[in-house]
Amino acid sequence: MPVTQLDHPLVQHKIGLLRDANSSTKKFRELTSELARLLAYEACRNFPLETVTLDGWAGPVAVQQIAGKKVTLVPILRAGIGMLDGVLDMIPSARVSVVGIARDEETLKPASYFEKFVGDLGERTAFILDPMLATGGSMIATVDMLKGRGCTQIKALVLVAAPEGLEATLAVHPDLDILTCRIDERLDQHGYIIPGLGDAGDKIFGTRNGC
Ligand SMILES: O=P(O)(O)OC[C@H]1O[C@H](OP(=O)(O)OP(=O)(O)O)[C@H](O)[C@@H]1O
Ligand SMILES: O=c1cc[nH]c(=O)[nH]1
Ligand SMILES: [Mg+2]
Repeated sequence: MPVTQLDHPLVQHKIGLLRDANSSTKKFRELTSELARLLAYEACRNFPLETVTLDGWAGPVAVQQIAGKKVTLVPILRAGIGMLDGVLDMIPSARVSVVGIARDEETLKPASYFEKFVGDLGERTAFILDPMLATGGSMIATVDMLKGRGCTQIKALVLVAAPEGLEATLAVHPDLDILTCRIDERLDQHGYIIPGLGDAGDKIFGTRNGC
């Protein structure tokens, strides 16, 4: 299964702090952003390098640079926006496409309400950003949209994933590379991840039940 859980102690420490129900909105946003940076670091691990020569302080110096790897970031509104700045800190040249998907809290099915794709998606690697992968419906819908527009290299960067959602997502998109800070235990009867983070969109946007 192409799922990578980031076992680094810093990541596990920070995801633990994120579970504190008494965390302020400010703290939740800061931790989300820090974890997004660490996910971006791991997501670039297999990018090819090339050697180029620069003018160094002591004359020409051969250095390693990432070889022509172009990235499109795709935050899923709303909660994915909380990860955008952190990933852009690491990959400032990335393009940004946006999809808006809200999960129907009764049926748990994803409903798409916005999409803005930019550039030639076929020539870039897409990093989908969303803190939560629960049933997998929102992730599957986003990958469907990207593939429908010619994107062939796609990675999902999530903070917490449920085993049920990972299985469902990979059943439809076995080629998707999923990086998660943590694979949690299960979904509850309302489709929320246990132990999870609660409603990530509400925490990042300072709302209650979306309002
Ligand atoms: O895997 P799934 O079962 O599809 O659930 C995960 C989705 O649910 C949350 O978004 P939500 O629909 O609550 O929207 P919001 O970000 O606007 O709060 C979350 O940010 C994911 O996008
Ligand atoms: O646990 C969950 C599931 C879906 N959306 C969230 O924000 N949290
Ligand atoms: Mg929400």
